Amino acid sequence: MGAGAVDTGTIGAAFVAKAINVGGRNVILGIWDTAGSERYEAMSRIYYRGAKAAIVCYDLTDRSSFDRVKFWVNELQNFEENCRIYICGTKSDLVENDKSMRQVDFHDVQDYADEIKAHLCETSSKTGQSVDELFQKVAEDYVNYSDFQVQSEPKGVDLNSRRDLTSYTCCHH
Ligand SMILES: Nc1nc2c(ncn2[C@@H]2O[C@H](COP(=O)(O)OP(=O)(O)OP(=O)(O)O)[C@@H](O)[C@H]2O)c(=O)[nH]1
Repeated sequence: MGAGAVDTGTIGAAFVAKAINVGGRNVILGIWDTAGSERYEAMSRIYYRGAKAAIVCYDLTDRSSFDRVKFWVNELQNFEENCRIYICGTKSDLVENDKSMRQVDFHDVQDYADEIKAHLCETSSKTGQSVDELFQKVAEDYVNYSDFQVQSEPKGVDLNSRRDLTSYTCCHH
């Protein structure tokens, strides 16, 4: 955000594509950063529909933000059963510098993450701590566990193949 800009929070969503190497294979993650506010709940649903993974973030220095995590996790469990969930505590730089700033206990969240079978991490956008590791994990899980495998995609039609040509011209008059 530029100097003097007014922070209105995310409205709608922002998109970025990120290439990640998993065992020599290039995986392109399409990442939608959706608004955290429940005000935009219906709109956010449009963006995460069909998602294979969701990183649900909360602010380690704000207890109420963790309560909202539960709201979004319920949403995902109800509407996106094939979506893997990652729970992410943000602003880890602040709690590392001053432990009294921490409002959400790591072990409490770990218990919750275990319960819902989610991966948990704590990151900092400011220092970059654990951010790359988290996206790497998302990409690796996608490759290793996803039921959608690129190799199992149906092959395209080979227009030079006689067999294919025959089958695709048989209905012509
Ligand atoms: N110290 C510190 N501040 C951060 C960090 N991440 C975000 N902030 C600050 O927190 C405020 C909110 O950051 P945003 O990235 O807009 O938060 P958000 O969760 O994306 O907000 P919504 O999209 O509206 O839900 C800004 O003032 C950021 O500078 C972090 O890792 N460390």
